Amino acid sequence: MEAWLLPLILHLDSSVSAIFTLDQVSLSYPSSSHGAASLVLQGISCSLPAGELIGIIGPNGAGKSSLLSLLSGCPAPSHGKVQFAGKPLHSYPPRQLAQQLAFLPQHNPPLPGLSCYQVAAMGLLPHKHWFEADNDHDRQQVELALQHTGLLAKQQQRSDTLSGGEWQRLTLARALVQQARVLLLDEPTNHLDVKYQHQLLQLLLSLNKTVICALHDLNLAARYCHKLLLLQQGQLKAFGSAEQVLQPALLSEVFELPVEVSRHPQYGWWQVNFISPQVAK
Ligand SMILES: Nc1ncnc2c1ncn2[C@@H]1O[C@H](COP(=O)(O)OP(=O)(O)OP(=O)(O)O)[C@@H](O)[C@H]1O
Repeated sequence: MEAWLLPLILHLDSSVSAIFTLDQVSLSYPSSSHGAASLVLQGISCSLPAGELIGIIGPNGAGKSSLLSLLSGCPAPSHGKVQFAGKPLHSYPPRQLAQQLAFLPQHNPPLPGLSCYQVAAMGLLPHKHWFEADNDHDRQQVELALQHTGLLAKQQQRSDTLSGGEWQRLTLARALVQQARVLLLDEPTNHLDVKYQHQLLQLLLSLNKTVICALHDLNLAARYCHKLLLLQQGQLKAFGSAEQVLQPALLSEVFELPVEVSRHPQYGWWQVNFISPQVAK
C-alpha cells in the first residue's frame, strides 16, 4: 500500500466506526445559589465505536449520568461539539433522534394504572403517527421484549405494582421495543439481583447494537463491556479495553481506595478487588 494512503484510511476507518465523536465537550449547570456555574464535564474528547457495549465508570458525582444525558441530546454541551453518526447531534429533529436513541435515565417515575404491556408498547411511539393502531408485528415486538426481560407472564399486571427490579426490567423492555440503534442506559443493573444483572448484560451484548451504560460494579463492567470510559470529577481519565483502563494505580487514585486487579485463573476476565482502608493498614 502507498504510505501516503495510510493516514487517509485510518481517518475513514475511525469516522465510519464511531457512532459518537466528542470534541472538547464541557457541560456546566447554573448554580442555584450565587449564579456561578458548576462545571460537571470538562474538555472530553473521544470517539465511541458503533456496535460495542461501552461502560461508563467512575465514583459518585463523576459525571456519568450527565454524559449520558448529553449523548441523548439534552442538555446541549456548554462548549465543544458532539457528532452522532457523522452529523452534529443537535441537527437531528427530535422525532428522528427518538427513533435512533433510546435513553433510560437512572430514575424512571412509575406510570400509575398502565399495564406492563402498555408501558413496553410506549416504545413504539417514535415510530407511530397519531392514532395509528398497533399491528401484529408491533405486538410481536412488545411480547419479545417482555420475554427477553422475563416479564411476559406479567404483561397484564399493573406496572405500578411491580418490584423495583421488575420495573427496571420493564423500562428496559420499553427501550428495546423502541428499536433504536443506540441504547443509553443509566445504571441498568441497579435494582437487579445477581442472576438478572448477568442476564441483562448478556442480553445487551447479544443485541449487537451500540449500548452505552453507566455501571457502578467494575467487575460486571470488566466482564461484559468491550470498552470502559473512566470519569473523575467530570474529566476523562481513561478510555479503552478493561485491560487498559483497570490499572491499579489509576483506580486507586480515582476511587480513593487501595485496589488489586487480577485475571480470573480459569476464565481470564479482569477482577477488581477494593481493599478497605482498615485492612490495607
Ligand atoms: N441539574 C443539575 N444542576 C446542577 N448540578 C447538577 C445537575 N445534575 C447533576 N449535577 C451535578 O453534576 C455532578 C455530576 O452528576 P452526575 O449525576 O452526572 O454524576 P454521576 O457520576 O452519575 O453520579 P452517581 O454515581 O452518584 O449517579 C454532581 O456533582 C451533581 O451534583
